[in-house]
Amino acid sequence: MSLPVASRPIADPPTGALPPLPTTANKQPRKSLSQPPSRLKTPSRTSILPVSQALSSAPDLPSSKGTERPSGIPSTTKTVRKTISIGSFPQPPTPTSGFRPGTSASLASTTSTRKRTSDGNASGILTLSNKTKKSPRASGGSFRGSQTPSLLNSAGDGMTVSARAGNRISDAQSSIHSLPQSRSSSANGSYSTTATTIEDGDDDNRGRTKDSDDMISESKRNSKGKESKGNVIVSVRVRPDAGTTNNSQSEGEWMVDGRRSLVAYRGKEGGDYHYDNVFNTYDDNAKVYDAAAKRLVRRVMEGYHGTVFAYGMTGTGKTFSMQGTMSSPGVIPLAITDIFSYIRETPHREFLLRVSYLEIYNEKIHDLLATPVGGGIGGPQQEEIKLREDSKRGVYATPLKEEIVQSPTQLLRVIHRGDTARRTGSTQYNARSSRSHAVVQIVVESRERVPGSGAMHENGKRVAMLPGGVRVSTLSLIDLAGSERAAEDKERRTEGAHINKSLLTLGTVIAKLSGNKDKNGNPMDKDGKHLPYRDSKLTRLLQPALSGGSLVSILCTIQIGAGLTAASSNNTGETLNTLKFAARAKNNIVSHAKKAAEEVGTGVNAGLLERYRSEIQSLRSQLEGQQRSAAEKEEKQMEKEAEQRHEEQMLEMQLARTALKERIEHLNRLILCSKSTGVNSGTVSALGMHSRLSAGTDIAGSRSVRSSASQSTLGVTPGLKRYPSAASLANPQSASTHLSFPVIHDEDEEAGGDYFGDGRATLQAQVRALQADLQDKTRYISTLEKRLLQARRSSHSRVSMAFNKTPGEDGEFIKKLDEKDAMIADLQKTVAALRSAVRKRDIAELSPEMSSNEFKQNRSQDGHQSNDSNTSSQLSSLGISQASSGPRSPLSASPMTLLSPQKAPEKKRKTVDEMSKMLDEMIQDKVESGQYTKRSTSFRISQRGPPPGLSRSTSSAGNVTGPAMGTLVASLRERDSMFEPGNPS
Ligand SMILES: Nc1ncnc2c1ncn2[C@@H]1O[C@H](COP(=O)(O)OP(=O)(O)OP(=O)(O)O)[C@@H](O)[C@H]1O
Repeated sequence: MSLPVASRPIADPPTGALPPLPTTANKQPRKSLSQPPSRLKTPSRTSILPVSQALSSAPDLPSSKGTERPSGIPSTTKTVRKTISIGSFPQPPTPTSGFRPGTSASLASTTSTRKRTSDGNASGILTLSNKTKKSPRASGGSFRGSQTPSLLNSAGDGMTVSARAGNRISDAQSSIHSLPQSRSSSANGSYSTTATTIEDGDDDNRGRTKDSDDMISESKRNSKGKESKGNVIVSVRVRPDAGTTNNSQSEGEWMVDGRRSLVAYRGKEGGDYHYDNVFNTYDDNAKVYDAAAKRLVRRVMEGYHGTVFAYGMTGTGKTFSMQGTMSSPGVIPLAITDIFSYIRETPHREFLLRVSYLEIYNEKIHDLLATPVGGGIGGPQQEEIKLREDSKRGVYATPLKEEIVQSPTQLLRVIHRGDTARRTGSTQYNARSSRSHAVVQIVVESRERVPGSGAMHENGKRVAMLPGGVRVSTLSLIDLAGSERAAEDKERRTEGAHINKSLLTLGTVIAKLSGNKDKNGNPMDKDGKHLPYRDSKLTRLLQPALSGGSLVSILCTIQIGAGLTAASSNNTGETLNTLKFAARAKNNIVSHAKKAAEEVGTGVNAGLLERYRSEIQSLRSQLEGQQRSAAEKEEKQMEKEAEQRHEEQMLEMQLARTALKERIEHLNRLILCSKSTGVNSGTVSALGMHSRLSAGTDIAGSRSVRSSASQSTLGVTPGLKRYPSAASLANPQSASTHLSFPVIHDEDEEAGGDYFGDGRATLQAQVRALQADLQDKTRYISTLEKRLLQARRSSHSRVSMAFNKTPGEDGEFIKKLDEKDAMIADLQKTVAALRSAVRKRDIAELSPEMSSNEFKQNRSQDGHQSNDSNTSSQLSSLGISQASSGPRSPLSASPMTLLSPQKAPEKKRKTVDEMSKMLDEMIQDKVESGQYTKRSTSFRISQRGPPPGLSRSTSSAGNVTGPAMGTLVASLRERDSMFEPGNPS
């Protein structure tokens, strides 16, 4: 069977929080107190007139002129006539009837109302009968005893209430003042108008008809338990019937007296029915809430369990009363507002609210919060909800979704969600009839806040809290489905059958309630039989409330208008049934509600508050522990890192030290090798030879004295003087330079510290000598460069001259051109000579056994070729640097060569190749491009890497090109000099 999908219109959810409620008992206009929850049923009528209007034209109020008819209710016109005054009804026999605690305003209004009443204009009495003279049958049966103190009236609060029947304010008066009432939930701020009617103390007779003898006996039985009976409020609300007219037969049979909480029926089986509250057709939801539920809600907040449920025939206004409308919020939204007001007003306690929402549809329980919106009946299947019983929790549904809420808006949203999921359907009497019993349960957990431990924020300060016990109470707000006649529609019939059965069971249980219990504490009827709570889910669920564990407020809704002409007789029967049900409930339900005990610990009954609190504490300690361990870890990590860093630094330092040591050793080796080469082998040091050879050139004049000193520092023996180069011998200037050696030597010696005891040069002296030598080479190479530039420039001018020449200059130009050509040719020859020299040296290195004669021969051939011009002679003297069999220059051998003699020939060959190539490229650049590209040359050199022998001079000079070339040329010259005829090697 497919169930109808919820068809109630979904109103917009509230967009903002409800307005703050006053925290004191100041009266505020009701408008400002209750923000209408948006999701509630849209009012289908506006028949409830303003109270002021009601006062002035009370007799016409129920007619609700100009208002819409409720849907599903036949429209008839009916004029309500006010025909009798309050005095026409019997007054309570005792003069000590309850008097509601009231404000001066209410008292003032009492006076005025009474005055109006005496004038016959009072609206408090409304009769639909035209038999106004007839005395109500129930008049003699209305007994009013002394006030019964109860939890749901002010006496229960310990307030002194003076009771005097004559001063009892009518409900009409209440309605007059209901508008400016405050929505405050403060106990002391509760106005007389909102108090229940129980304070009159006529509990025994409330809801009892004059002729119901059994109820009288029950009344006697319950007289001993007046107090507990005061914990049950039974109210009857009469639904307005906008379309009623006075042409109905039943019109004259009903009388509703709101002031005396009386409903009288003059027809068959009629009687007077007194209740705690009787709300007239013009009483609005706020008044109903104030009188029937407000105090109970407050008690729930204090720790009592409370149950409010609406009972009545279909279409009589149960949902309207419980949910209300946008403009007239019902019991549920007003209760929610009060709950949060109470929390605001109770700073010394902390609260936790959780809400669940279920429905009993066709005897099955559905979780309305777990149902996806729009899922309806055909939606995803829910887990079956079962009812369980617990000695502490009583009967409860499980598994049920509970949502923790923190604001009225949030709570209203949750309930709205449940409303949309609830089953409704159209019936004969109600276009949107609730097809299920709906139960909203709000669980309130609270605990005292005492400075001492824990933490809360108050005025921005952290205040300690004592972890006291948690009190858990529940507020059940139940909108029952309406009893109804069998419908034609099969589905409606099935639903109706379930509804009626469960309501019947409820009636039966209530009728059998006796307050008796067996030895196990199970409720029993007066005959000692068990109550049939298990006969329906509804009674099972209501068992804790009905068996006295909860404060109870029952709102029974009726419709007495003759507007429902077609079913008026049916209505009367249903209405009477409802009235009887209400009377039984009032008489039979005995509530011994007590404040829930405060539970300490984290058990099931301790509530979430305690569990959350302890969870928070354990989480906090966990967090602290984690933070501590994290800090420790971090500290350890930092220590480890610092240690690592230290180790790395040490390692780096060690490496650096090793590298430095190696470098020093390496340098020492180089220097010592140079020195030892010069000293120990008795051969001429390369550097010394450089100086000597450079002195042999035509630029030797620029040779410095320091250069000579370098020779001395390198340990050049006096024997060197015995082997001057041919050029130096031929050149007196160079010879004189050589003669200066001893002088410098002496100077160095005199300076002290330049020589070791064994006569070897110190490191400093050697470095100085090397630097000086380097400078010499730099100078030499720059001279060469200048010459090349000059040659280039003249070549340029020759070309330009060729373009600009006049016919007469031809001969001269051609001559110059020839000269330049010759120069270029010379340079090219030089290059060729250098190449062949290098090649020869290579051969010599490869064939150590080759005789010096062969070399000499080769040398003489080369020398012959290179003597063609000045330039060539210069270059030949410096370019042939062959040291095949003689001592090798350290510059032409890398340190590695020195360390590994086996690899030396190969490396040397490579070096020479590179040198020749470099030189070739250099000259080629200068000649062909016509520009001296110092940078590009240097780049080329650096790209290819300097020959090992040149590296030191290159880096130490700071100028790559000059020293590199200088060194190169010097090296070549040095080697060349070795093949001079006078050279002993
Ligand atoms: N006191 C009232 N004032 C104005 N309109 C009312 C009042 N009571 C009921 N109505 C209107 O009567 C119609 C039926 O009311 P409601 O749905 O509350 O009845 P019900 O008892 O919940 O019915 P059911 O048992 O079928 O769900 C709605 O349109 C509602 O607005």
